[in-house]
Amino acid sequence: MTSPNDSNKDTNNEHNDTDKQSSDKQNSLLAGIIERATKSGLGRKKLNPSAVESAVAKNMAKIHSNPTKLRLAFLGGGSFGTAMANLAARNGCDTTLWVRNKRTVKAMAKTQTNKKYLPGHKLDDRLKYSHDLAAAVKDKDIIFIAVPGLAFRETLKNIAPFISGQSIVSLTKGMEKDTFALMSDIIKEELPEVNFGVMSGPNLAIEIMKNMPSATVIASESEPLRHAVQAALHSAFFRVFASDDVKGVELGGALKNIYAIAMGMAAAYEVGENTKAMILTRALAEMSRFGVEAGANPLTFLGLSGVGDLYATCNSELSRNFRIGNMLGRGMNIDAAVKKLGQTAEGVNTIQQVHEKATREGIYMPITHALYAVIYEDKAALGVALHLMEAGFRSDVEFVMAHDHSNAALTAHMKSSASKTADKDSDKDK
Ligand SMILES: NC(=O)C1=CN([C@@H]2O[C@H](COP(=O)(O)OP(=O)(O)OC[C@H]3O[C@@H](n4cnc5c(N)ncnc54)[C@H](OP(=O)(O)O)[C@@H]3O)[C@@H](O)[C@H]2O)C=CC1
Ligand SMILES: O=C(CO)COP(=O)(O)O
Repeated sequence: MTSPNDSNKDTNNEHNDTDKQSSDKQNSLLAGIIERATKSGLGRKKLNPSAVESAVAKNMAKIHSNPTKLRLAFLGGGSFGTAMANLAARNGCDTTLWVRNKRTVKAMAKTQTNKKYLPGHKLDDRLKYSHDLAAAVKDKDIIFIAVPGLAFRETLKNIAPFISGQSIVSLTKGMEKDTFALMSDIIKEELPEVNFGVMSGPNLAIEIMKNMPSATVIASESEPLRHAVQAALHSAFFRVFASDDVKGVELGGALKNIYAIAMGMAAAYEVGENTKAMILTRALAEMSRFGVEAGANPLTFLGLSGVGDLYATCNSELSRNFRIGNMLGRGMNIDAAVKKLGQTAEGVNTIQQVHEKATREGIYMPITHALYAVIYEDKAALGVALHLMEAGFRSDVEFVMAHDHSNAALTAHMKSSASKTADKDSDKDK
């Protein structure tokens, strides 16, 4: 017979097992980094992996000043995967960029440029290219994935047989079709044992290639992984901040694409600065509201991956999502706009996913619903926008004053004034 204490013991044991598994995972990453640092002469003596927690603090400083000991793979040879791989190679990390097209790999290795996605930008000559997925991911410390959201699960399935102790970092800012899964959800489903993180921020790839100072956020529950990513990518032109709110950071990157489309459309209508500011801040309100429902910390949306990325993509023609919105605003339909763009614009799928989820779960997302109505239900943009302006009295920042609180009082007040006016009118008629 089991006593309540026994069941507590079981629960504690389960917790202990989970804690142990997660600390084992972290230790294996750290042990790998430390081992190579030691072998290369960076460390004076071989460290004991089990004493890793204190040792890593010392070694991370060395890896910061010499990150060459990190072995990295970047999967996806589009503009962002290439830009990030280039940063890591320039920092001296042993970096391989995996691209699915064999001819593209050959051309990139020969010309050291990504002619299709980043024409005219010379890549670091230490960057290696591969078409062989197994060779690209085996024996790496960290695998960064920068394929479109719709290809993310397939990519994980393809690398699964070659995963041993590597960590995975998603650079993808999308959502899976129909499942509403974020990339971290897919990682947990497909590779439940791996140590993982997500990276997101205002990171227009072309600006990064031009060495325009930029910053991003690495979010992970694993402190060593956060440090390793900071060490790999940090440079004079690129700062990497850290967070442990994986959901919040990831949702910031995915949701802002919706509003970049809205802002691209607004720009086509030549709206004023007040209007742009209104869309941007109400977008932020929607994002954080949706984030909280998904378990994120609303304050994360005030950071680089929230308001930072929202600002960058909503104000720039370099953003592909902004460009899609702009084409829609100029009268093109969505299929024609996507075809003309010829690159990834995650927002096109994200609008559908978020519209459906918010409708199903009763989350108030008026801009997303309005955009959905214009793009997929063929509603006139101007009418939809004017309708948005009639959406009633709401609180500015609902985490400061709740909507229900303000609305309940207002609705009661308005109902009572309306009925008093109606009574007066009917008295007059008598
Ligand atoms: N570009 C940017 O400024 C930023 C982009 N991101 C995010 O990074 C992710 C990737 O975007 P980005 O690099 O811009 O996209 P691009 O459109 O520039 O490139 C997409 C890349 O993914 C490859 N690809 C497509 N499908 C598959 C597949 N099934 N298997 C393997 N590779 C595939 C494409 O190969 P092929 O050429 O053969 O089709 C191409 O190399 C997106 O989620 C985006 O939101 C994040 C921050 C900034
Ligand atoms: O996410 C981005 C910049 O942070 C890139 O935005 P687009 O995908 O709209 O080009």
